[in-house]
Amino acid sequence: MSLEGGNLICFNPSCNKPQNYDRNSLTCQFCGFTLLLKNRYRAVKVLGRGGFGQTFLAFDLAENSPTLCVIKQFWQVLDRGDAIDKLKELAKHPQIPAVRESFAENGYFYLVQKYITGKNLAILLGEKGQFSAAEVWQILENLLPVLQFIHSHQIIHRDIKPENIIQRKSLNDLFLVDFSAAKLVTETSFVVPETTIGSAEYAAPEQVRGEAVFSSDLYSLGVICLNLLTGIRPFHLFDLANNCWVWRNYWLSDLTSSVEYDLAQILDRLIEPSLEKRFPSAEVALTEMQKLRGKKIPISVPPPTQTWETYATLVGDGGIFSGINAIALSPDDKMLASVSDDRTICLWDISTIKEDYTIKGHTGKVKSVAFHPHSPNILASGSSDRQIKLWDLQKREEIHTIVGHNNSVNALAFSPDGQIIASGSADKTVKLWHPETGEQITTLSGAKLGINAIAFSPISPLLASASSDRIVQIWDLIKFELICTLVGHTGGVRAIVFSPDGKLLATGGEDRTIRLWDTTNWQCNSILSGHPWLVSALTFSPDSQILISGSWDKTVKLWQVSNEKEIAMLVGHTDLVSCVAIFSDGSFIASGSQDKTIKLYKQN
Ligand SMILES: Nc1ncnc2c1ncn2[C@@H]1O[C@H](COP(=O)(O)OP(=O)(O)OP(=O)(O)O)[C@@H](O)[C@H]1O
Repeated sequence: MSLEGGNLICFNPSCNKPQNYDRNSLTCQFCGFTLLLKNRYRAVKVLGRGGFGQTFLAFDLAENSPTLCVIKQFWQVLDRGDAIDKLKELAKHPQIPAVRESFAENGYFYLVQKYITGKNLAILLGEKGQFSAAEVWQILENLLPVLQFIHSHQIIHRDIKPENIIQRKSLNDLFLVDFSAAKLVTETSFVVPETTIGSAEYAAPEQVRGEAVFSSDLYSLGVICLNLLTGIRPFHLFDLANNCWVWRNYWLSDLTSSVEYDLAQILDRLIEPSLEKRFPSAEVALTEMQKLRGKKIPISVPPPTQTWETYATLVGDGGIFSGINAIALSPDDKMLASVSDDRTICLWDISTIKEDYTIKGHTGKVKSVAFHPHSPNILASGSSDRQIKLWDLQKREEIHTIVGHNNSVNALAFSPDGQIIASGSADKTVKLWHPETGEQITTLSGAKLGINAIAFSPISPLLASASSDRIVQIWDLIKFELICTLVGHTGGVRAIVFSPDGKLLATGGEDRTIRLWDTTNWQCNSILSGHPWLVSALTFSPDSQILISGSWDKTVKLWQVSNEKEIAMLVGHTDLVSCVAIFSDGSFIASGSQDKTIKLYKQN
């Protein structure tokens, strides 16, 4: 969906003609109510309307490239900061959408959440028809732990229905949305008034009486499963006259397969109208499922928010006279090299956290630096003097100078085997060289503007280059030809890195976003937004689970790759962050800044 393609929706719940065709208008053509919230949100679709208010699909224009989000508008202005804090706490779970912000405007209360791209279970049922027993078992395995998590936070969801469960990529990747009807058990209401009790078809008998308990959510989940297995609405699966479920009459199964037999047993205990006979908790239901199948059910837990603190700030004895442009760690983590506009390369001894020595030789700003992956004594540097220099750090002398670029050498990288050195330049080309001889292997041309960053794949003969023309190019290093062009960034691309397992490529840039690309099909899997300013640097943790980003907003952020959630922010720099690096055991993160310092952070 694009902002250009659709109409704008009026935020006034009483507006009779909410569709607006003038996409530049700030107010509704019919009722005059605002079409722009907080100067950044434009609604493009109504996703739902319930007892508490409306839910909109919206674009957030504050990001340079508008990103989709979900905005819930509550009829009344809520003064429940503690409820929002609780929602934020829940949203740390990988299967619950992140809460971006909440605010009051024009007499309504708004909650902005991350938009989960996928299809809800009601849509999936309509599209594909009845689910198999194995698929429903998978859904239970995936969702019961989420219920266990929210219940452990003393919250009852109270509106578990197919529309509120979104499948992202597979039935192993489900999200639970819409906590508007949720209730904190110790209090009378959570977000909306107590009278809101969720959807009658899926609600447990005690919930209908206004006495919801934790296992009321289990009941609703069980009823969803009946609906998915039979394709029939829950009302028709219950015999009111005899007060019992008759779902088995509609299930086209003779219980021959063991999974069907086991599933039926579990479902019967989930949808039990009597509280005494129903599973008392998600944990008990999961234990029973594990017993029946004889296998442990993996449970996803929220990534713990990490706290990193500044361990050391590296400031040169003789002083670094300009901001840091790039840093590199030696393969043994013993040395850190930094380069700056003052034309020098500084070598820092990590054991003493002191500047060891400075190398001079470039006649321009030093823009890029890389260690040989297997020889800690060989370093390459690239400069605005258009030269690449290779240095022998043991002898502290230059090995040779490589010339060939017509403009600044902005990026340097060694291939994983150390046999090739690649350079990316403001002259719009990437060049490959033999490090030992300095001979040029080839030139990869195609970018329309200067190259800002390059990265070798750790597992395949591929090189990725990022340029100011907003595109990323993937090069085959056997045939030296372009394999594909990744389009999506709406500003110049400044940073690029492959995950150490080679499965992902991360790119970041002037549009303030980070994109994660699947290296098997080169599709953009996710967009991470959170930096309010240009993303200048990226690196992955050694286990590929965490992405580290540096930004002109002066911060470094850590992102959990599996659920795209920000898990830490490292602060302290007083000017823009230009580069980041992580030690090979993941113990320290380093960042270089235009504030002329390098910071080392250690996890608490
Ligand atoms: N974060 C989200 N990402 C993607 N889709 C969402 C998200 N939140 C809600 N939705 C979709 O929008 C639909 C409507 O949202 P929601 O259920 O919150 O509003 P409603 O229908 O107005 O409320 P209620 O169901 O409580 O009456 C949901 O059923 C779900 O499919």
